[in-house]
Amino acid sequence: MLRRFQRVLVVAAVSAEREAVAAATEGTAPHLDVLVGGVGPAAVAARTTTALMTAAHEGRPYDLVVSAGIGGGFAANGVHVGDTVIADRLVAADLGSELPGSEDEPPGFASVADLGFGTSEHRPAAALVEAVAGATGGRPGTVLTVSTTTGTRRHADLLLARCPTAAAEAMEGFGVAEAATAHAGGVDFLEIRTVSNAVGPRDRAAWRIPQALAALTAAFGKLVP
Ligand SMILES: O=C(O)c1cccc(C(=O)CC[C@H]2O[C@@H](n3cnc4c(=O)[nH]cnc43)[C@H](O)[C@@H]2O)c1
Repeated sequence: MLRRFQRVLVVAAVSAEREAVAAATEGTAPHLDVLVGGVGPAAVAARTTTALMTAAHEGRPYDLVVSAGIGGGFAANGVHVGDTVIADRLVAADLGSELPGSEDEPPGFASVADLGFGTSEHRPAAALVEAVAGATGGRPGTVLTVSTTTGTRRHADLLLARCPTAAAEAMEGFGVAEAATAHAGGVDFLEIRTVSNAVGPRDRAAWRIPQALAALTAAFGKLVP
């Protein structure tokens, strides 16, 4: 399915995720490179920008960038461990300003877009999302990018109040999309997340990382010949 792109850059946060993608693509998809971009939107935006610019300078530009890895799923919206989510919106969920609540009300939130300082979400090409969801069996949905992994029920509820359609949470997608859209008039981008844990009270022992990494390999196996 990704063959229609000349060169594809997949950006994972950590090497275990890179290896999970490479297990499906190495040897079968020579037009696809997998980069370890680091954890969090800033690290990944910097490394994605460097990779895009280097490739362009070498005359071998990328025409699709994919943020890929594991993530947390919002069970309240029916997303569970082992599921695959293809982002149809990539939202910077904690980039903005908290607003004071009251005794009865939780704090509010103004995004950078609300504040007039730029954008707080990116939308990949709808036809591409649909095609990738169809090929992988993943569900399209909103993926939040956060700088701090959610660790309490209260914060999960705050995020859902801020973004009721949230399907998954991770730490890089928005950074990758910022780099892709800023590069040379814009490069197509996607985010693919396989769910390792529920978003909510932190319970690292309950993270099913091998299952999520296997789902990542399976998803890319369906995208490359
Ligand atoms: O410990 C390991 O073996 C291991 C293997 C692969 C990945 C990891 C990570 O910890 C990856 C961090 C990465 O995961 C994303 N992530 C996963 N769950 C969540 C979440 O609930 N909320 C936010 N982000 C999550 C995130 O994108 C991190 O970059 C460890």
